[in-house]
Amino acid sequence: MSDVLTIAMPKGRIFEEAAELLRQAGFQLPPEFDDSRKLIIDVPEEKFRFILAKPMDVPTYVEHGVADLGIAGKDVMLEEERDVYELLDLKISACYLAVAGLPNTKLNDVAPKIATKYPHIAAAYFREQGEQVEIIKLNGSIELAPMIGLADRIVDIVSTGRTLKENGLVEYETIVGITSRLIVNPVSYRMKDERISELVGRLTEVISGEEIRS
Ligand SMILES: Nc1ncnc2c1ncn2[C@@H]1O[C@H](COP(=O)(O)OP(=O)(O)OP(=O)(O)O)[C@@H](O)[C@H]1O
Ligand SMILES: O=P(O)(O)OC[C@H]1O[C@H](OP(=O)(O)OP(=O)(O)O)[C@H](O)[C@@H]1O
Repeated sequence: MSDVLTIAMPKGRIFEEAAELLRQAGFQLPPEFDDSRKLIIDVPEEKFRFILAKPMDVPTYVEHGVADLGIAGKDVMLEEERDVYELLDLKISACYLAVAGLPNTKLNDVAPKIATKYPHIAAAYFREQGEQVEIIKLNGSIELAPMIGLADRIVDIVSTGRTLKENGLVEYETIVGITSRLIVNPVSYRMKDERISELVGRLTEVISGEEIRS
């Protein structure tokens, strides 16, 4: 078996913080890593192969074993429920999932509409609350839904709270806090345990150092 570790990196917001964390852990990543349209980047000096995926797809690559490891938001892990292990809370890209809507509005008694990019998380949340809802799946600009009457509430990510505020929406409930996680394919974890443990050890040092400083 090759001793190269293939890591699925999420394109987009998490990427920069994840790359910074790897560098702080002492891994040498070339400049092209940060500014390239390539979807596969080999770093032979570190025996790493990076694949650049949509954040929601990272657990899929890891579950199928085409990536040994991946970096994914806890939101993605909860929504996708893939057969992978979560190794480490990287404590980056912090945000949370919340229920929001127009201010001073009560939920319909009969199947209120909930717009979200996270249909499984939203369905599970309202089931636990004992509320029957109709889920409407959207792919972005979720805040639009209550503003134009598509939905009574949204389930979406909040970070600074700016998007809710600027669109006149309020938060009703917090569902769960989110950070990014290091995930691993169960077979890779057994077969490449030495290299993976070394990576986890080095990342843990950086993460716990950050915690002590902050
Ligand atoms: N303000 C935020 N909004 C959305 N995701 C955030 C935010 N802050 C941190 N995150 C994390 O970043 C991940 C999403 O990253 P990003 O927005 O790049 O991807 P995306 O939602 O798939 O975007 P797109 O579909 O527009 O490419 C989430 O899974 C979450 O863990
Ligand atoms: O609390 P804030 O800091 O305002 O961040 C939250 C917003 O950011 C995300 O949207 P994104 O920018 O990914 O755009 P999208 O609507 O296309 O998903 C998320 O879906 C919220 O709309």
